[in-house]
Amino acid sequence: MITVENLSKSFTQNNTRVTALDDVSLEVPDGTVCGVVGTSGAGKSTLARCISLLEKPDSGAIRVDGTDLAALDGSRLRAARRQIGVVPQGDSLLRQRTAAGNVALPLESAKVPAAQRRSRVAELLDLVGLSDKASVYPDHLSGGQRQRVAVARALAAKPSVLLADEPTSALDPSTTDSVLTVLDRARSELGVTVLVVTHDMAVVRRIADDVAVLEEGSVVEHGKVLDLVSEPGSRIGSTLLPETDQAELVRSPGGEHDVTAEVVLVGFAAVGALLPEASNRFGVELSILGGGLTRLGDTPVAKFRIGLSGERSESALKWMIERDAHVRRAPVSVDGVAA
Ligand SMILES: Nc1ncnc2c1ncn2[C@@H]1O[C@H](COP(=O)(O)OP(=O)(O)OP(=O)(O)O)[C@@H](O)[C@H]1O
Repeated sequence: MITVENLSKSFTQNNTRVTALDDVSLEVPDGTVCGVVGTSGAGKSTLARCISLLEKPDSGAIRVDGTDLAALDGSRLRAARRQIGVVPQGDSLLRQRTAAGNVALPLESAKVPAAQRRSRVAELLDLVGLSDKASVYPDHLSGGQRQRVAVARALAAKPSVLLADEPTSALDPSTTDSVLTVLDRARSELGVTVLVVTHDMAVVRRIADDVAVLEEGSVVEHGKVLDLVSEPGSRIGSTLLPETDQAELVRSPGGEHDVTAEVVLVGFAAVGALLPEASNRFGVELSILGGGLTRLGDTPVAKFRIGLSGERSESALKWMIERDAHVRRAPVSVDGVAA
């Protein structure tokens, strides 16, 4: 578990004080993935660097599995550092070492005996799907393969926490997927707690349980991804959902539907069955006017703009709401009054 409490950090640059983090608090539960998103300069990397002890915060506490890292020094600090695996931003492999040689580095520093080292490196390369690239040098690996080696290296000392700073920033979508699969395996197979700094919503959609949004050094939104997409006021929630055309949500006079609404459906049961069942049960005609499907982790999530026609349209919509369909905007009744 990573716990960040009231963390602040500022820098002085050309006699100007820049507040990179301003009273940031955040919790990442054991064995979960938290995505930290935000625009450039929001403080994401500073947060990751503080947690990985590369940067000293001005104030606040960082606890990993309950231990306050800021209060440690000497051998206890070195031991705590081993609990934190880091995948740095950019290309971080040593060019003169093979993939296996790079993964072995932290094990050499920790003076792990050679035989044990070899089997651990083989295990890690297998985890990241690169067993056949053990003796290949970074220049002969693709960008995605290099990042997977960097993840294997970060996991070498069996850390409980993994920090990845923009792990997919220079990669195309298909390569991105292979790196995300590896981060997801670190969580699901090794139980590692993962904090991933990213500007890429695909990363959040694909692997994050939780998401925190940083803006000018402060956390402006934080929560479970599946909860945030259901919250009408959540900006990050709507960014993660498929687009619908808001302009046509309100029923136009003489329009062809009795009720139009925007619905968010979460989970297999809701996405697969709710709309046709509502239509059948209430004898209403239901049309999909816009929107689409996405996946958040393994969970299908849909956002549709729907039009309902028939006497019992309002009842059908109410029935869907009772079954956890999240209606984003109140339907407008025939006389234009919000229902
Ligand atoms: N070592 C430093 N010296 C001076 N200012 C710094 C330093 N590191 C970060 N900053 C400043 O702190 C603020 C936050 O930077 P940070 O790199 O954490 O943001 P970020 O969200 O990671 O941005 P990006 O997505 O562009 O990497 C910025 O204004 C940045 O210029």
